Amino acid sequence: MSVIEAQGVSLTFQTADGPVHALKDVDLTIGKGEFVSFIGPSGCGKTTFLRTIAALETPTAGRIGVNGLSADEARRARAYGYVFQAPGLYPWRTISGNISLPLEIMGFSKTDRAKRIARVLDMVELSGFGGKFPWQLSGGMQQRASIARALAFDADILLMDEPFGALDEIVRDRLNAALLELWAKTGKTIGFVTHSIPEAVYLSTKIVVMSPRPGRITRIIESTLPRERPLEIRDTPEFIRIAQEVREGLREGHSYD
Ligand SMILES: Nc1ncnc2c1ncn2[C@@H]1O[C@H](COP(=O)(O)OP(=O)(O)OP(=O)(O)O)[C@@H](O)[C@H]1O
Repeated sequence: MSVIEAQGVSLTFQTADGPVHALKDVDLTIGKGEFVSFIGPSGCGKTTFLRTIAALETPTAGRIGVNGLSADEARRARAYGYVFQAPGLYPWRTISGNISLPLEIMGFSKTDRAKRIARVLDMVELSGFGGKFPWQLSGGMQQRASIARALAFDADILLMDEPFGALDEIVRDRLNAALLELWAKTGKTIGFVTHSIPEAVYLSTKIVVMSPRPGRITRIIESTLPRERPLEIRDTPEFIRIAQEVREGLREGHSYD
């Protein structure tokens, strides 16, 4: 069953230096429960595409369907949780207070909010940190708090824009494993932007390779790895083969420049 369907999506930004073709003729189907990574060089339209799915940008041509609705209708139906590159937590609110904010805006009752906050803090292994302020937490913990905030209203689709890009490799490994666990537990559909080939291969059921000027999809790789993935899977021949395929896709895209 398809959850996200992009057909002929193009987006051109008009800038002082002329038009920027951030996306050109992007076609993509994402099925329920898939983990889809977007990878490609800077400026190939990864963030723009994720934002277009979430109706934070409007395509200049083509259409995006989400659960049979338009992207904008889906946004109003709260179909998405969105995790930005930087945690973006309000420093004057505690971690619980930050997670609570969208729930307050959406009108959840105080009791319901408390229940949801406890549940998502547990999911990202931050139980006991709800009363702390963001600056009292490490970068990795802040990023987990921002994931908790995106999970709190329990949307079926989670869109994550390079959430672990600023973290060191050990923390990133831990969070990658935790994210896979959460995905297995919740069955959510995940769209994930990354610059890292190993991260894309480790996490995804489908890897979308993109290329710039104009931003477009050059290759879609269906992963043959099992859904259960210990970190050691990264040393297997199958993992290395898929990583090579991604690298080839990236190289292919560059040859158009
Ligand atoms: N609001 C905007 N106005 C004008 N140009 C924009 C805007 N947003 C993005 N762009 C341009 O569109 C292109 C695609 O940008 P986008 O941020 O989607 O790329 P990206 O693949 O996510 O890059 P990165 O990996 O560096 O985050 C770039 O050339 C960028 O400069």
